Amino acid sequence: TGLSRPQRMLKAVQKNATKGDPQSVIAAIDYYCRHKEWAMNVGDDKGPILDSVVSEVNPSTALELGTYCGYSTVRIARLLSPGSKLITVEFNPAYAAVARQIIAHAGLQNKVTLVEGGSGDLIPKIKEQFGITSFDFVFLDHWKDRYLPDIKLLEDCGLLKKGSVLLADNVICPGTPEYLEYVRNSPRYKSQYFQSYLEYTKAEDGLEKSVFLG
Ligand SMILES: Nc1ncnc2c1ncn2[C@@H]1O[C@H](/C=C/CNC(=O)c2cc([N+](=O)[O-])cc(O)c2O)[C@@H](O)[C@H]1O
Ligand SMILES: [Mg+2]
Repeated sequence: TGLSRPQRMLKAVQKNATKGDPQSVIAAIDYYCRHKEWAMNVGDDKGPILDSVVSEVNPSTALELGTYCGYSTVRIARLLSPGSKLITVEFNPAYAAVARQIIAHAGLQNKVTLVEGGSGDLIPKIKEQFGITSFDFVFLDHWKDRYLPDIKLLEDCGLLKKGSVLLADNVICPGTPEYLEYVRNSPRYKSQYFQSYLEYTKAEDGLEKSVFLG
């Protein structure tokens, strides 16, 4: 059919999920990726851990690095209080196009700003472009070798404040060794590992929650 995997995922959402119902969008993607085609969404094993951290932080400002198809964007945005904002960054235009439609199907487009571009280019511009002084919550799920440089960039740009929470996907599989070493050994972070499973599989993976101490 010439459709890409993200486009096939989008069709599954449009066919099986109720417009304006984020939970049905999440369920439709999880069903598709578990039974039809695997895809690198944070998924329904790690997803509840993401939900619990977002609910605990209840962020006014949130940042996601690596939108992909928007699955975790929907998971995060559905939990945000009125007036809160999620900025999500994606440099692949084809993925961004699918994500916009999935976010819209969930009815969450007013809570989400999807920025097309590289995190390294965007982060230094966030203050001036969005008037955001710091992020309460950051979800890292992009290329794994970008986690460490990007949080150092967030620190250098003054976008983290005492209590800011970082949550990183895939710290075991595919793995982010340099990032883990840094957040677990830096005096500037209090880090905690949440063991789970790689999406839609029985392999181990987990999320690392790191609180910035200022
Ligand atoms: N610097 C940057 N700025 C903006 N967007 C960027 C970016 N770097 C990557 N991206 C985007 O973020 C996504 C990459 C995710 C890598 N995840 C993965 O490679 C991954 C792999 C497995 N796996 O192999 O099992 C499981 C997982 O949960 C995974 O997240 C893609 O949509 C890519 O376009
Ligand atoms: Mg991931």
